[in-house]
Amino acid sequence: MDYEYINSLIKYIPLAIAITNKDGMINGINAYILSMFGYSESEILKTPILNLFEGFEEVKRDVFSKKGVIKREVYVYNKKNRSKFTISAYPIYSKNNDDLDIMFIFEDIKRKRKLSDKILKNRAIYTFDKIISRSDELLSVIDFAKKVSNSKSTVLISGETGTGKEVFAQSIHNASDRNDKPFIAINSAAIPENLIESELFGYVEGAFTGAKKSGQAGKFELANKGTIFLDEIGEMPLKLQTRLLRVIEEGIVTRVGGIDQIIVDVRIIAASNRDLKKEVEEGRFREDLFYRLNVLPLTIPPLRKRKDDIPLLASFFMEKISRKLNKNRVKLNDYVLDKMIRYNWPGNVRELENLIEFIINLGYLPDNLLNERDKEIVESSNIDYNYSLEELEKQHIIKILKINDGNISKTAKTLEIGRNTLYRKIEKYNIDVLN
Ligand SMILES: Nc1ncnc2c1ncn2[C@@H]1O[C@H](COP(=O)(O)OP(=O)(O)OP(=O)(O)O)[C@@H](O)[C@H]1O
Repeated sequence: MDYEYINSLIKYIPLAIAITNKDGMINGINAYILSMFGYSESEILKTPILNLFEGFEEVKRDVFSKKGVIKREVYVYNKKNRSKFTISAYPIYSKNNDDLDIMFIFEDIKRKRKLSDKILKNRAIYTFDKIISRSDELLSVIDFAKKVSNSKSTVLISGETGTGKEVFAQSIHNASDRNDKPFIAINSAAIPENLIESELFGYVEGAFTGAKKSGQAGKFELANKGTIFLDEIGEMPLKLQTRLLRVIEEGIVTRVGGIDQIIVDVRIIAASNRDLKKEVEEGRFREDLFYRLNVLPLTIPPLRKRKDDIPLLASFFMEKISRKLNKNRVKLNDYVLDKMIRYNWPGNVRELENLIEFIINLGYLPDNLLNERDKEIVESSNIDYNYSLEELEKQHIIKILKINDGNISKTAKTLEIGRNTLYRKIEKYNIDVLN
């Protein structure tokens, strides 16, 4: 293969591409893949693709037998961690011999999902009965939200990332008498600063270079008679906060570059994962806007403060995701649940949902929840032993010894037997304590 030629071909294609020979050695890459995974050219070129993801042989076999493109979901090791990607593998045949090269295209599943989330965002699909919780605190938040659903007053939802702020916003809209009207979401953090204004308020013909000829309606106009969800409101630039305040107070929008005043009837739900009061104190958020928004405040507690919800949500997602992926459910033993309950969940429910998907795919917990040794324990404890009682006892002693780093006193205590009894059993079962 003429890799120089191939590399010049793929160089500017805006997709992450790697080309390997039939042994899985990477001979071709483009700039996109380097920036996606954070590697330099010398770190990746002429190295086995196995360093990026596992299962090359299987992919090769399938590409060979299908003689066409195949797709897989794999975990790719990038410079810092690993995350999930879709790979498409294409066979490349050379003219003079049968040697087969394979072209891999990597797509970031999270990014793809984010984009599709965005499309979905203009439809409210959640309702209160789909919010899973048994925590008193969250149940009373749900109660409060239900009570205020039908009001036109502004709701401000606070809560860390992934706690379900959007889920609440959609549920409120669906429980209101506006539910047959639009639910329009806009995320200030996801839009470049110079576009937020025209996204929110629209623009008229010729308002700026690149503007559409006919002008365009903004989200407020689109949400007329319905609900607008202002996500990550804390990220909104100060200048726009002033404009937003006026629109909220007057119920009138003027498109960028225009003079016509357009009357809108919109219910506003705002959300923030920052402490907006603190933002006000530090001069990053307008105080008057804060009070305008904070009429009906609703705070969602983080997952680590409602630990009872962890097993409940875990089994809910296990059911939902295994069905979606058409894979078997994985039984979460007490050990795993205990780890989950102790974990602090910085990404909250979203992180738990992703974790369950990880477990369904790989059958064990990821590294941020476990160390290597724990991993072995979980893997072996997931196996359904068909052993005698004695064998079970032996396995159990090995497991507890491992957890306690081979410490006899601690192990005996956990097992609720005397140290001498433990020594006897170790000898009987021929257990290597140092292992
Ligand atoms: N109580 C819950 N029951 C069921 N699913 C939930 C619950 N809370 C959150 N989720 C799920 O968690 C994910 C994250 O929720 P959502 O997008 O509403 O969080 P968010 O607080 O708006 O996050 P961000 O601040 O990052 O935008 C979604 O997939 C949602 O379905």
